[in-house]
Amino acid sequence: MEKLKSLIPEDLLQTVKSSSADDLPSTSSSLLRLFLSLPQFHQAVSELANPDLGCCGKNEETSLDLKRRGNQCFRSRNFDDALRFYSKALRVAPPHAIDGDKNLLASLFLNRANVLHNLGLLEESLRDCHRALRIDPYYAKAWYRRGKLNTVLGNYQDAIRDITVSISLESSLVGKKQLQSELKSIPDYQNKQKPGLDEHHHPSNYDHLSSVQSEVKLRCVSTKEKGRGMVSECDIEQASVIHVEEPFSVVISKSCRETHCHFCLNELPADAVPCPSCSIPVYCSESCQIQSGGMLSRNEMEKHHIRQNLPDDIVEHIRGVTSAVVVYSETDCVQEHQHECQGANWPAVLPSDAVLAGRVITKLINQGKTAMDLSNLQEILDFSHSYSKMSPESKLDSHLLSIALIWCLSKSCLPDLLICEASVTQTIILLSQIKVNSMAVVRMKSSGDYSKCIPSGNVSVKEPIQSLEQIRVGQALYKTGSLFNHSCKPNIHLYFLSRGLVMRITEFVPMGCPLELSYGPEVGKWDCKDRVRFLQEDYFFHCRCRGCSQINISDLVINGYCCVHKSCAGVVLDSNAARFESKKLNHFLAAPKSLDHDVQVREKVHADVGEVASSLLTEPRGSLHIEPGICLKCGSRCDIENSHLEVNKAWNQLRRLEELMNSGRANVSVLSDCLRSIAVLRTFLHMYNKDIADAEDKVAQACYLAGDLKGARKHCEASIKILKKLYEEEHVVIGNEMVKLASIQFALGDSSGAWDTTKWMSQIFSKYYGSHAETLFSYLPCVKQDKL
Ligand SMILES: C[S@@+](CC[C@H](N)C(=O)[O-])C[C@H]1O[C@@H](n2cnc3c(N)ncnc32)[C@H](O)[C@@H]1O
Repeated sequence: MEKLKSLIPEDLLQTVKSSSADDLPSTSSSLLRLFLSLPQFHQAVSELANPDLGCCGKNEETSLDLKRRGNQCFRSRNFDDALRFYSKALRVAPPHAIDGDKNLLASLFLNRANVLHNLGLLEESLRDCHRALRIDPYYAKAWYRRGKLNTVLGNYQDAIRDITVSISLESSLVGKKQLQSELKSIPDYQNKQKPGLDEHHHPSNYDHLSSVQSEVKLRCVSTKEKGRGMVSECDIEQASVIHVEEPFSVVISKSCRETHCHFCLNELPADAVPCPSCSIPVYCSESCQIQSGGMLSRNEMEKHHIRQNLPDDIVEHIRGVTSAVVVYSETDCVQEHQHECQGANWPAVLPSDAVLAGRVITKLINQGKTAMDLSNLQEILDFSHSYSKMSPESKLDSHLLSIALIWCLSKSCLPDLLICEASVTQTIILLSQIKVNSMAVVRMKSSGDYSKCIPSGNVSVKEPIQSLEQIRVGQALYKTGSLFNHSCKPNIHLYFLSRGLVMRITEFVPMGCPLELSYGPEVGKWDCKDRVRFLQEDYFFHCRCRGCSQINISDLVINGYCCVHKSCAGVVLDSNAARFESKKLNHFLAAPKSLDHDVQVREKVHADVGEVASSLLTEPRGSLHIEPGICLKCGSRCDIENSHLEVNKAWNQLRRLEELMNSGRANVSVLSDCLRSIAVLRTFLHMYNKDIADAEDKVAQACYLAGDLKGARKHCEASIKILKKLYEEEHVVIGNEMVKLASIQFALGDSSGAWDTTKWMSQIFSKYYGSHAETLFSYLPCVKQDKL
């Protein structure tokens, strides 16, 4: 990209960087003309679009090498590494490659099944046997292994059938004899057989949204300040689901490519399946693999001719394992990866925004909805965008990306797509729509294992503390979901079931009220000036939501310093925060006075704000100026510069200690250093400053690792106390932190405290996730309270 940018003449560069949406036809055509005449451009894009130069194709040699390494690990009983090598080998194995007299893929699936069996992952192992048999239904060893697994799993009838087939296929007499004795050792519990996995069953982690319904009617309205937005058509009760939606298009985060299913975005099981046509995606099941595209054709699957000399019942079983594939090949698939899986580099190399744009374009072209020059793309998609407000550098990047993407699509999978001014212009707009309308798909991941903390008291402190962490697994476009505007104090909580979006109301919402979610920065998480800056830079609007236009304790204290008088609860702001809060306060006081304005002021301003900033509230109206370095409650002066310096030193110390903890080198002296740093923070910062909450959290972790569970509990509680001031008492962030507290309490043997915490947690999670808490946090005891 940088090399190509350097080839653009200065005047064109400036025109592109300062372009508005109306200028796009002219800037796109000038840049396209220039690039098409440059050999450097052709070289760069052919590296992206030419499968022969790509690294995403299958590679037999690499696969065989990985298989050999897997075999070595297996022989030395290093099953974890063997699993890793076989899984890698599966990803790059070409579908028709042969190793010895066996199909390479089939033998790799069987080898992995062996490893999984040894690791005790029986269902996963069984599934890999199915896969080996689907590729090669005459694979005697795979029938045998499946028979063994079915025996262990108590599926005796299936086991008898599998071993019987393996006997028919076994050529040596000695082998047949051995198998016959295996067969005899299977207990024949015909009537007690557990239901086994049939060949047509391809279990998937994919949560379909069809079972989640919303009864609530919403309406899209147009507003002057925010464009379109959603409002309720009736009163809505707290915790109601107001919207569910499958995505229009999704792409997995690059950082999750190895750990999550490229279709449903759930965590990969040990028996993940690769894309059959390229080496990039991996899926949790065949179902996801097929829905994503990239599937062997029906003809390839039907190539197995039934051998003549086999008994009828054996032939029937063999037909059984292959027919399952045909059932799946007939499903109605989204196939959003299909066009990418031809070995070219671009889907792996271009940024996620561009890959998502490629998926949108291909989907619409395949559905016959858009013209080959994409001229009606904007009309069809109807997403808002703010191209003209983007930074000069982003405008230039989106021009380059669009030209590269159109080129790659037309050269690799959409030969009829026109490389012209219109297609480039529309793709630039599409990228700017993706910027403000796409959503990060996230998951809450747990570290540590709750089950190890229960029953109370017997935890090993070597177990990591239980905590929840949010990870961004993908990026998606939802057509209706993108119509919801932002608020820093949202009334919607949004979460994901697989790729599906679910929105739930967190407070009672009267009819006609705007329904708004947070685009990221929420009150409590960031201070007001950072929120405003982020929304301006990333979403191109100035936020005037209730969180940004009303005084709230969180914004005053989140970065505040404490008063020099220890008995005073007042807050001292630095110059940045003081300027920002003054502006906000004056804006608030100058707002047109409604009948209940004074009541509103009193009601909205939390009692605690009075505690930390009473002087603000005694000012009747008119202009207010918050002076930096002066306590808002008692007016005492504080040396902010010195406080800042001391706080920085304490944080540097805490970061070093965190590194020690992360590398497993925490000890008692680390702990006492942590406590000293916290004491420094508490000397200079306001008692509700977010930094103290973060530091308390780290100290809780250090105490836990050092075996000081009482200390861990105390510091975790201190962190939660601050979070309750910054957010609201029942905010989901508090629930997340309580997971940690409960796990410490369990470890400490404080079961009554632990159950109180889990009850509280459960109340919070049911407000935010309803019955889905059970699916999403199945490892938490709070979601299974009836079993306590
Ligand atoms: C995901 S879209 C929301 C729907 C959009 N209003 C529409 O008309 O399609 C995001 C864009 O909506 C606008 N927006 C969202 N929340 C806003 C708010 N609180 N104030 C002003 N504009 C807002 C901004 O232009 C932002 O880039």
